[in-house]
Amino acid sequence: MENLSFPSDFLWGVSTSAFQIEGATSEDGRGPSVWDTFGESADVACDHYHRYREDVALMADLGVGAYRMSFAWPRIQPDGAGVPNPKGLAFYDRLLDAVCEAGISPVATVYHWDTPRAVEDAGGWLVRDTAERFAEYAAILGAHFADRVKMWIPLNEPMVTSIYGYGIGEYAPGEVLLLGAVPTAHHQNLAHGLAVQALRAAGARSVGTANHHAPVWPVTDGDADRDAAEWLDALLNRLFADPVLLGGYPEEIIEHLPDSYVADLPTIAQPLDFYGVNYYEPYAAAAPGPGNPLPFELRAVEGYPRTTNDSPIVPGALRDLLVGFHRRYAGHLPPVYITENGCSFDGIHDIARIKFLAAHLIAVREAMDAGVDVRGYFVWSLLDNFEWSKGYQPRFGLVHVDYRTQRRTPKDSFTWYRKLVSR
Ligand SMILES: O=C(O)[C@H](O)[C@@H](O)[C@H](O)[C@H](O)CO
Repeated sequence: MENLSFPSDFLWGVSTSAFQIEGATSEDGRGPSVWDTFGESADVACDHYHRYREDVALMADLGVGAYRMSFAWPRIQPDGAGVPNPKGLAFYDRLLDAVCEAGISPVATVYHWDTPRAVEDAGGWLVRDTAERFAEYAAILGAHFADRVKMWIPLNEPMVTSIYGYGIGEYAPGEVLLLGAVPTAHHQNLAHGLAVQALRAAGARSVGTANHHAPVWPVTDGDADRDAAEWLDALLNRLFADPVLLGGYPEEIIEHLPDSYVADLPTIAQPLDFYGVNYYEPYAAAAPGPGNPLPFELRAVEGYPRTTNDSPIVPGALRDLLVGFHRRYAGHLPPVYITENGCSFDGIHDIARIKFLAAHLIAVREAMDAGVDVRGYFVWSLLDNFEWSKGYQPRFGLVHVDYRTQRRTPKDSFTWYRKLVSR
């Protein structure tokens, strides 16, 4: 690492999300979300709602230049519509003021999966109206916080919401629609475009994305497996990047989309100030077996060391992903930020996490040497937190959280990252 250098204006940050750390799920007028009633409870989580000053002090000690957080839609609009909840706005006033006072730039995600229950009951991302309601919500945030937020991200990883939430039911709302989930991708893409317009109208200084991307490898070089991998790549990556960056949908997907969607493409393809990439691991695909309704079969990536969350550790795939984007979206790709990268490992003396982060930063540097304009990197996550359907077992934090006492303990990776960002 010693000889690894990044530009002096490279933006170093950490990321979290509201539902995974805040707790206080029924305090100060917050309404229920789809995740409040799905899987393990996050009613307390890291109790960040009450301990945010302590967490901001940890970030100040870490020396990062930016903090990526998310607003909780049900805290701002308990039913997902109408006038904002003043106590919800007041919490984020307190949080963002503390972050700014610490000399850290807020990077704000408008939506990180905590859809208000009422919006989901009205159809959620399966219906177009949710995109309109989302734009209203984004306008409220822009009007109230554009003076303090440095960079805005309308939606966190729409791919995960579509595939894990509506496609295979592993995440809230738990629908198993397989390819029937494709409309949720379009409505989120539309929500992205409408929110970019609303945020700019409210004076937002910089707007981008935080899309989950991963190379997709065929399990063999055979044509059938390669076709399957192309299909999965279309679903995971191009379904979300192409309309935003190129203004069109991947050919594999178009036959699954009603013609009316085409009219929305100009709204979706809003010019962006940055393109945020969340990277964790590559995927693998094989030709579908008999009876499989999908044009691919998801396979585990074998032959690599793994995290405690059973993710294969493949730093080179991040370099290849970024260089691939640089080629595919040449002339359309704004500056890139790694808005999330991290891993789950146990213990305070987390050497494995230091090695993971160092190897992925080397991959980012290699991509930059290959011409990719990467301007910043955000570790997932500042704190151990609620890892969705896996609950509290996976630990992704630079800071250990004792969920019984809420004691925060910086790990060795915290000390390592502090040294790196101070250079
Ligand atoms: O990328 C995601 O899935 C989300 O943005 C985070 O909320 C996760 O907690 C993190 O990635 C670890 O899996």
